[in-house]
Amino acid sequence: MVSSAEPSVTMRSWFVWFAGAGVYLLAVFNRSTLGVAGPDAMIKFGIGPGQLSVFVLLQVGVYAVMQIPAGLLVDRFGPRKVLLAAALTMGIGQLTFAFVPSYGLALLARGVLGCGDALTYVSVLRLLTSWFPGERYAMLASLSGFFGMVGNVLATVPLAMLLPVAGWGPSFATAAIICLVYALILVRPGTVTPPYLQLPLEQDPPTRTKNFDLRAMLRDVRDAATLTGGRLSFWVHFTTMSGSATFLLLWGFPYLTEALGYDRALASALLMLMVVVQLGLAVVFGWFMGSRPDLRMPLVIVTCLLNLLVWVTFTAWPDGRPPFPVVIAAITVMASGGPASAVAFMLARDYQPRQRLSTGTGYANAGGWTATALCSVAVGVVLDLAGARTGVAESYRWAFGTIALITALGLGRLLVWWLRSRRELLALQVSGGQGPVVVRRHRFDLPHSEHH
Ligand SMILES: N[C@@H](Cc1c[nH]cn1)C(=O)NCC(=O)O
Repeated sequence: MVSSAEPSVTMRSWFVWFAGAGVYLLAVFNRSTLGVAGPDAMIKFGIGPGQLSVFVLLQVGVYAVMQIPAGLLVDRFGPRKVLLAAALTMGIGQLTFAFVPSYGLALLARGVLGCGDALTYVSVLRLLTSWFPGERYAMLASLSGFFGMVGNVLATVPLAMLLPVAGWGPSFATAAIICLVYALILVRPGTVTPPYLQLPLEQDPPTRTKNFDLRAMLRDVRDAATLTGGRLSFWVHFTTMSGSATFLLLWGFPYLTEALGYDRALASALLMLMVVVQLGLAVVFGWFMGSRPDLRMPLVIVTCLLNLLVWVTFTAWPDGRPPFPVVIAAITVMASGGPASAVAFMLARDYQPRQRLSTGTGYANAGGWTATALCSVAVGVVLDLAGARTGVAESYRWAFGTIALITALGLGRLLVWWLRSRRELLALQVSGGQGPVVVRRHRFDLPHSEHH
C-alpha cells in the first residue's frame, strides 16, 4: 500500500500534469491519425480494408505487450525520462511512416510509434501520484482522458484538412516534428522550464535506477501480478474498456455502415457521440470515484453488467438489425466503459507499493488492451468464418457474441478477485489495520481464511 506522505497541490503540480498530459495528447493524436488517413493509406500502399485493419491490430497489440516494460522503465528512470523517450520514439516512428514506400515498412513504423505511445499513459499516471494527493487522483486520471480526446479531435479535423492540401509525407512529417519539438520541453533538467524539469526527480525519485537487472524486473512483475489488488486491477481494466475500445477503434464503423446500413456520416457522428459521452462520464465518474472510493467497485460491476447486456442484445437481436434508439442506447452504455476503467488505476495506486507502482499500473493497463486485442481478432475471425455462410448483419451477431463471451469471462474473474480482495480487507480491519477503503461484511463475502 502507498505509505509515503501525500504531496500538496502547487502551481508546479498543475504544470507537471499539463506537460505530461501534453505527451498523452500527442500519443492519442498519433494513434488516431490512420482513422482519417485510412483511405489515403489504401491508395498509397495498394492495400485493402483487411490489411488496413492490421495497422490497428498491430497498434493495440504492441500497446498491450509494452505496458509492463513501460511500467518497469518508469519505476527505474522516473516519468520525465520515459516521457522524453516516448515523445522521441513517436516522432521517429511517425517520421518514418511519412516517407516509407511499402506496406511492410509502414507496419514497422507503426510498431515503433506504438512503442512510444505505450510509454505515455503510465508515466502520466505516475506524475499524478507524485504531485497530487490521493483524493485528486481519480478525477485527474479521468480528466487526463480529456487531453486524449483533444488529440483525437486534432487528428480528425485538422489532419483531414491538411492531408489533401499538403499530401501524405508532409502531413505525417508535421506530426512527427511536433513530437520531436515537444520532446525539447522534457529534455534537460533546469534548462528549459525549471520548475517542471527539475522537480519530478526530487519529489518522487525512481527507487530502482541502480537495480536494472532482469531478475529484479521479473520479481517486480511477478509481485505486481500476484498481489490480490493487482490482479483485481487487471480484470477491472480487462472487462470495463475492451468492448467499447474494440467498437470505437475497429469494428464500430463497419458494423454501423455494412450491417445496419447507415451512411458514413451518420456512422462517424455516432462514434463521435460515443467519444463525447465518454468525456462527460469521465468527469462524473472521476468525481464519484474520488468522493466515494468505497463505491468504486459497485460502479465497475454495474458498468460491466450493462456493457454485457449491450453485447448480448447485439448478439440476440433476431435479424441482427436493432432499431436506431437501441443502437443509440447501446453506444451511450458503451461510453461508460472507458471512464469506469480508471478504477483499475486507482486500485494499482492504492495497493501496489511505491517502488513498483508503475509496473503495477502497466500490468493493470495491459488488461484492457490485451482484451481489446483479443476481441478485435475474435470479431475479425468470426466475421470471416460466418461471412461465407450468412449475411452481413447475421455475421456480426456471431462476431459480437465473442465480445459478450470475453466480457462475461472478465466479469467472472473480476468478481472472484473482488471477493478475495474484500476478504483481505476484512481480515486487515479485524486485526486493527486500515485498507484504502472501509468495508462491511456482507452475506456474499467469502469466509475468513487462515491464509489471509
Ligand atoms: N482506459 C483508457 C482510458 C479511457 C478513458 N476513457 C476512455 N478510455 C486507457 O486505458 N487509457 C490508456 C491510454 O493510453 O489511452
